[in-house]
Amino acid sequence: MFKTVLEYTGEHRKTTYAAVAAMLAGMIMQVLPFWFIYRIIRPLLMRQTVTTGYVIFNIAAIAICLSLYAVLYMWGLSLSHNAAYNTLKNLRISLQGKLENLPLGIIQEKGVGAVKKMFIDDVETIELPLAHAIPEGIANITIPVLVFAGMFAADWRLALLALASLPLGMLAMGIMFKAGTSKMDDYYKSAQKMNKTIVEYINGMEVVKVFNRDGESYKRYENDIKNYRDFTLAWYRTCWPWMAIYYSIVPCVALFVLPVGSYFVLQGYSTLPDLALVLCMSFGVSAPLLKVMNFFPTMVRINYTVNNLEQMMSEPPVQQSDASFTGKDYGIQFEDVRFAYKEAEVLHRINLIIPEGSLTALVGESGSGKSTLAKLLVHFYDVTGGAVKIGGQDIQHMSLEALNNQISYVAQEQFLFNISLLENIRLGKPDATDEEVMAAAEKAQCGEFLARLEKGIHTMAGDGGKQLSGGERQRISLARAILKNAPIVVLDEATAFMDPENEEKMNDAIAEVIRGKTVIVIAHRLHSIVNADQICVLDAGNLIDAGTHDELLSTCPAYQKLWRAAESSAQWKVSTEEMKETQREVESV
Ligand SMILES: Nc1ncnc2c1ncn2[C@@H]1O[C@H](COP(=O)(O)OP(=O)(O)OP(=O)(O)O)[C@@H](O)[C@H]1O
Repeated sequence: MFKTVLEYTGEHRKTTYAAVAAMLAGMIMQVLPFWFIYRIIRPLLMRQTVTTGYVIFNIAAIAICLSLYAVLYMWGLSLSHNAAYNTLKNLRISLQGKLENLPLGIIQEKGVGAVKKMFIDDVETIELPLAHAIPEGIANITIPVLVFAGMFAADWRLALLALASLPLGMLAMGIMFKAGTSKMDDYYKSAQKMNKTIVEYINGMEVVKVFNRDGESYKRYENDIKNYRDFTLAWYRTCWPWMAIYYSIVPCVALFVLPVGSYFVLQGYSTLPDLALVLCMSFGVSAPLLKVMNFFPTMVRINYTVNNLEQMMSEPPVQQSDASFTGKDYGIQFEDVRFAYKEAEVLHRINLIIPEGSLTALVGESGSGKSTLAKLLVHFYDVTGGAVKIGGQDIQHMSLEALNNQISYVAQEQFLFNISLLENIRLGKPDATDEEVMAAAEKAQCGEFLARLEKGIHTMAGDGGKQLSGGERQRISLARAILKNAPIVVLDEATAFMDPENEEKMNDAIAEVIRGKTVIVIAHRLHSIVNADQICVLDAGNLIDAGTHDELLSTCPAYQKLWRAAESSAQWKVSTEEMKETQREVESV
């Protein structure tokens, strides 16, 4: 575990080593005073003359050692914390890089709460070994080892007595370690579950408020919190008795030295000054040994966390290469594409050619696989079989960055960062000038609602874009796509949140985004795609038909069914409007 943690330090490893050196020097200064105490006691025991000057000299030496200890310890801590927090920074950055390249499914499976826990809490756990356990632990172990070696040189019998309490303490610690590890898994899983539930509960607050808090989600919330309490206490309870035993035994290095050592002196096996020396040194090593012991209870947790982080770091990323985009054009080919989120396949052998500059619509019942097909094109996931190509180049044979540069993807629910709307749009082209951003916003029909906002385009979007309505968020994301001006555009239900009036504006914005591009549109409202160059009908993960609107209307029963449903919903919309109109008339009378 320590090796792995040290690997995380990267360029800051030297600082960690410097911290270890400072702590070691500090520890020597912490133990040395006991040597000077011995120097005062020894002549007294030998009934030799002790001058005041001699005593003052030794007391001064003790004071200097303790002062040096304070300085070196502080210096060591400052170095170790410097290395630790720089390592945490590196770790969080590399986790973020890792996350960006992982298939989306892995993140969704873990849940936002668990991923947040990993980024914040788990990474923070590494601080303890780096800032304390490694530098202080090494110093707190090395010095007692050296002191015990000195004791052996003075009198091996007394040295063995000083060591005698350690195996008992170690045994207690070993048992605690084993027992703690067995409960750790439950504790950790319950912590992850609680995190996940809390995040979900907060995200779903609107539903919680509308329905009542006695509902299923609140019960789950309450349960998970209680479970966390129970598992944590169970883990602690397993550790506490053993912790108490070793905490009481280990510092008592003099436990056997004083009674048995006195007997040895009386029997003439050892001398009184040697007993005094070993006793002084025993008291000297108690503090470092106790400090080292303090780290052990947390080692189980750190070990678990490091394994967890390592597991995340070793998750296979989506397959990509360093190559740039070399496709011959911006046509798209799905070749025998199969895909499963988990075990069950949701797309079966899809073969589809989308010519450059054409508009292709994907239609089908809900759950038929339209969005999944689009997500495979933007490489959120690796295909399970077959290949997705652009201009003949497999998207797995180019970098994610190269692919991203070719595609603007406007999803159903667009996330906006809590930065200004201007900056949110600028994400589409980071080097765009303010004027370019504003022109894109205008083309995306954002002008009217931006004018209503006090700070206009400089308004903050709010957490996740919550400041704006669904339709406004979509227009901001369309502005982003207009600014990006990528040759391929994927629109997933881009008008999902639109009322008829806004839909018209949105269609103008869409027309702006797709002009001259290779376009894939996923639409439930079939009326908006009747002029598409090709309409692909998906059914339960199969591409069952493709053609123009007229062709499909005369030959494809599945499309006819979808069209009939679209027509009746349009009529329903008209009659709702008529009803509202009638109501207005009645009210005015
Ligand atoms: N993250 C996921 N994990 C597991 N299964 C998923 C996931 N996302 C979608 N599915 C499943 O994959 C199938 C295809 O879903 P997809 O979202 O592609 O359908 P869709 O045609 O776009 O539906 P809609 O029109 O309702 O958006 C569905 O059975 C769905 O339950």
